[in-house]
Amino acid sequence: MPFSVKNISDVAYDERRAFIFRTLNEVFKDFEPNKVTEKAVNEIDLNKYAGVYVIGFGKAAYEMYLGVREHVKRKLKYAGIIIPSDQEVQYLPELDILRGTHPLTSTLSVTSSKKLLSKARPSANDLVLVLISGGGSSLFEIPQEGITIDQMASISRAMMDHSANIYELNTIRSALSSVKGGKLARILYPATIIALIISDVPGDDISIIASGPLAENKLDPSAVYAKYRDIIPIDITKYVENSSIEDLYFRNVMNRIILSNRDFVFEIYKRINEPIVSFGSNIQGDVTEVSEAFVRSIYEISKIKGKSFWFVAGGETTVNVKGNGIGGRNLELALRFMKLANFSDFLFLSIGTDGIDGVSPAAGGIVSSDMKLKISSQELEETLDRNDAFTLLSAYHGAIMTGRTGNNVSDIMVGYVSLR
Ligand SMILES: O=C(O)[C@H](O)CO
Repeated sequence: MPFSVKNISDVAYDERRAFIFRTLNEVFKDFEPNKVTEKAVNEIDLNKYAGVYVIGFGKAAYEMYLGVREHVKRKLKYAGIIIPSDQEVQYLPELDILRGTHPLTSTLSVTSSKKLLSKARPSANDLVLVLISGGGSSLFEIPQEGITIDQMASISRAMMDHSANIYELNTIRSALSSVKGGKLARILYPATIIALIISDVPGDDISIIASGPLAENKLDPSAVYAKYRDIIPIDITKYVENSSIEDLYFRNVMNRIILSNRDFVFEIYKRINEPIVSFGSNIQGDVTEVSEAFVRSIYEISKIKGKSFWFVAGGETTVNVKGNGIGGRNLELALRFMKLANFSDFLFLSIGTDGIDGVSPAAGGIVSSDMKLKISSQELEETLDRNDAFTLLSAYHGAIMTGRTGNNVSDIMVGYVSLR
């Protein structure tokens, strides 16, 4: 499932746009999850273990499994992954391909998680390879006793719609879960556990990626709860108490991040062989504030540089959804950037590396100065009020359609600006 833009002739209608899509293609190719996972697993000496279990969950779990398949073959006792219900993959005889739902968890995710754990029963001499990628929070879930999966889903929905960031959201998810925030380590104890992780979280915190199945959350759930009390309809105190895990269970656990947003940002930075500025991988915050910050900083930098330049960034924004249009944070960021940008010549692209942006069928959006001339400010404002960026951008060569990419390191933004 490699990265490819299905409507490339629609969105890449001039040389600068074509160049940026060519660059993205190359970077996605270099960082295909099967390649990075294969490299990491080849460093693990399996002779030390009686047998190997592979379990995985997340949007990149299938591709990650392809990377370990050859290396673990001769020692494999069980392999099972949980992936999104609509992800198309090929049948592999030895692999249990289980399904879950994303971004909201459901009984399907619970049934699959129980099945996965009923098969993964390692002994002390075994190795469990855990393939973790974003999406894992909702795909792999068994709530603590007393909480229903529907309650978990509706709390997540409410927090997302109130612009909770991923640290806040996953702190609450961990507290309510019986498999997150390190609790999986207790379940798999005393086997050796090596987690290979593709991070889609700004700051790459292993207790936040997929809600940290093998790492204890260090944030204070009570503080997050206090902030969102009005929209969390249950008292989480007793679940927080059940969430603390003894150090003993982490003794044989190694969490290793093998790919993250910063790899993508750095690689794009290196490949654009023209003046370029990197804003790093830590872009976070409400999409309105982030678009303002981008435009303001770019304006300041261009005053210093005095010439055209590219810029690249990564991270994850949030949208305070009020309308019921078709949109996503990347499409909306692109549109808001276009609204504010008064540069004589600009291009701006923002995509989710998993290929899915919010409730839209697009991966994200691309906007440019020529496009801005064709769209009235009234149309733009009304679209933003409805959170309907996909509808507008798809009418103006601005919706990037890739389908699922099989990768997931959160969002990437790339742009070009000239003041002259
Ligand atoms: O699954 C999740 O929690 C998010 O994708 C962050 O990893």
